[in-house]
Amino acid sequence: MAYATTSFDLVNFKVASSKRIIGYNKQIKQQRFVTFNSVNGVVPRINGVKKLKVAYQGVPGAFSEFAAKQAFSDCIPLPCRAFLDAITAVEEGKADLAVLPVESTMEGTELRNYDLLLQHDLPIVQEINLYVHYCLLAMPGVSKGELKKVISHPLALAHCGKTLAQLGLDHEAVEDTAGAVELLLSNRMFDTAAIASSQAALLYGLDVLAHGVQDESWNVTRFLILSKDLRLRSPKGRNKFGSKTSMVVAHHSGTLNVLLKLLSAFSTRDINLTKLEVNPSRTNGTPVLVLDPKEGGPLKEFPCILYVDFEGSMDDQNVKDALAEISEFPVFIRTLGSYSADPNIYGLQ
Ligand SMILES: O=C(O)C(=O)C[C@]1(C(=O)O)C=C[C@@H](O)C=C1
Repeated sequence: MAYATTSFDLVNFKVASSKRIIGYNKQIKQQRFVTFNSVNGVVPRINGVKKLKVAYQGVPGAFSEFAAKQAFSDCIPLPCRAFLDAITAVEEGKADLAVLPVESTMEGTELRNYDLLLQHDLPIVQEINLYVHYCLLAMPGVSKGELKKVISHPLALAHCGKTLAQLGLDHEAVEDTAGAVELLLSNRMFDTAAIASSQAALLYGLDVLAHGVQDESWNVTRFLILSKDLRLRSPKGRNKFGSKTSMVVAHHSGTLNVLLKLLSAFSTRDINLTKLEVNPSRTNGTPVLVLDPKEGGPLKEFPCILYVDFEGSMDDQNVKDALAEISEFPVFIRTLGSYSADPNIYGLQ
């Protein structure tokens, strides 16, 4: 197994012990940006085999598109304006799957996207961890000294705060990283740079003025792939790492007792937690809105919520027993999906 491939220009960045980086290679690069002609809602069949349509937020070259292609190499990526549109595309049958970035090593949980996950009934069928390497891109021939402004996805701007401060440039948020590149090009903005991937630079023919402009070299985003069709779950045994389950546990008053109950139920059965977040901070004490798929709408409101990921599947007896034990408490539990654990970190440069 190869660790931290040298095909990245980065030197010796940290690799978490259990994580593997799948290096970018020339062959993959050529396949990455094959574009397909497709008509909304119609899934083209090539040689009688259905190609999966994967909805993502952004335009070609966005990190979410790369995550889609990483999950289903032969898929037809369907660009959408917003993450909600990607989810709606699946709900309305215009796409088979949707890609949702939910957390990053630099920023933690992306609450707005997690909220979408909680407010819709689309199970998680797969996870993809992507190493996010940002570049500063500009129109061909433009030098750093000519720049006045930088545009990108709000998270990308946040991830590159130090570089932006050093450059002393104004910045403005746009929908996605590749969308920023498209905007530069279509408006011929010679005084503006975009923060995006080097693949986006290649795709749109822009110059890369700087590589790895994120504040921390170790920058990984976790994407979840959602679908109504559970047959699209990454096959069991695809890797030897077993299953993982994501769920939320909510209570109308406080989470402390629920948390203790949960920790005890899981630890007695040796079930490892891979994520545990207690009511991630929300402004103005806004309640968390969660759809209960058993009851449909309206959304249930909770002041407190636990975000839990653990090793194991809802089909495992010890998991069923643990959940039964937690349910002795008057809690709301919603399982967001059981899927193959993927400890790999896929690279793109
Ligand atoms: O803008 C993009 O390219 C995206 O795919 C979105 C997104 C995100 O929302 O987290 C994905 C990865 C990066 O962390 C920055 C932005």
